[in-house]
Amino acid sequence: MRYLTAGESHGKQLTTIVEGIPAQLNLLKEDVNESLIRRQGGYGRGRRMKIEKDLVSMLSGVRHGYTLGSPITLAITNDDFKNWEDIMGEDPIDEEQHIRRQVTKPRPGHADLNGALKYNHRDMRNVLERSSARETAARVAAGSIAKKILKELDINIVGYVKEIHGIKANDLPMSVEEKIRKSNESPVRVIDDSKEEEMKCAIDQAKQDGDSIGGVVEVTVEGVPAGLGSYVQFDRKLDSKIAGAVVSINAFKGAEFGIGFEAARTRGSETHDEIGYGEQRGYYRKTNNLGGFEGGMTTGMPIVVKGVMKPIPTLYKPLESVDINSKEPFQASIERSDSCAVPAAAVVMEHVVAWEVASSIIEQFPSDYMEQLKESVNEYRERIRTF
Ligand SMILES: Cc1cc2nc3c(=O)[nH]c(=O)nc-3n(C[C@H](O)[C@H](O)[C@H](O)COP(=O)(O)O)c2cc1C
Ligand SMILES: C=C(O[C@@H]1CC(C(=O)O)=C[C@@H](OP(=O)(O)O)[C@H]1O)C(=O)O
Repeated sequence: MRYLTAGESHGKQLTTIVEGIPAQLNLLKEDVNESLIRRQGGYGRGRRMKIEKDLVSMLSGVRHGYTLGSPITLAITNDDFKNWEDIMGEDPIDEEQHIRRQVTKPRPGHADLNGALKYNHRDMRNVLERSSARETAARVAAGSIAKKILKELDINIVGYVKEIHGIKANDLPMSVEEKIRKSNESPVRVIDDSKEEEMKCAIDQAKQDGDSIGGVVEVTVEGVPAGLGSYVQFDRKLDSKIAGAVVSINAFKGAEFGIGFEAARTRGSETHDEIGYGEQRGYYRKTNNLGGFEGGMTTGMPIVVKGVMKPIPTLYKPLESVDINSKEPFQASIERSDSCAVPAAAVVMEHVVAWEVASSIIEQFPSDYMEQLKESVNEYRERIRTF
């Protein structure tokens, strides 16, 4: 499975081309839209989300509600484009106008300066348009198809907020279904509602101060069989692919599995998950400290992965930077930005992890059409249960 996204933040549309999805997967635009709507929500977002109404058009690869096995093209219109037509149009504009509108003041923490240096853009709009997290809508669209495949295989996935600016949610024992319901009901996508108000207040305070805050997102995947991914080659380790996908989300700076960095402080006897066997269940682990991975392969326990998101770079409270034309320092004031996008990013992380898990399944099992995939996964599950 692979996909490519295209589109600028204030351009006409976002496009995703997805390839390698089995034929005969039931896929409706409502499935994709449900994910897109979830991503748009979440406390702490700025005015842009009031302008956009993310809805997908399926332009290829789906007929009468089922995938064909051919590339699927998904398009999402940027409703804001109508306000940017003269700035984002493809036709040349006069030089004087062009120079007047150039973005020459890079924001610390965003891609502006590095992108300008690399691609030789004197106008940093050429960088910020594509480096914007608007692109995550296209990734969520692709991930929503991966989630459909997982669902058919009885694999459930959910992303929720664990921490916002140091306010930590408690670990609550809940089924994935409950976590989905709880996080969907919460404006900050937290499953521990005792922390909701405190988190909202922290976001309000940051906004009031013209500042921004980050946090931690957790994704849990239940129902994965043991043995997805592989130890035989470094680039086939599924935990590393997931970590890469998490850190590829805009503003994400790290990923950890299970107890993660805490493993630096625990002994082996407190860290490794003891093995048990039951006739119905097959092999299982008595704990899940390693978050569902050993040797780059799933253990059959839930995958539990966290991602850390830094605070949003665009600030009302300006940071010091340098204008690339005058080389003079400046302190920019801005028009709009999110003050905290951790709740929205929980949905993004859920979808990029879903993509990696579904891809590894498609790679490992015959998957030209859904029935074939289901049969071979179930056969494998039965083999390892009685192994
Ligand atoms: C859902 C989401 C919304 C975001 N919204 C903003 C925003 O409004 N303003 C901003 O400056 N950065 C925002 N970001 C973060 C930037 O896109 C990101 O910091 C930038 O692309 C630089 O990449 P890096 O932080 O990964 O190094 C958002 C990120 C996500 C995931
Ligand atoms: C558009 C989205 O997020 C955007 C991500 C983003 C950034 O710099 O990453 C900046 C903001 O865009 P604008 O400058 O137009 O207000 C966010 O709204 C979205 O999530 O759909």
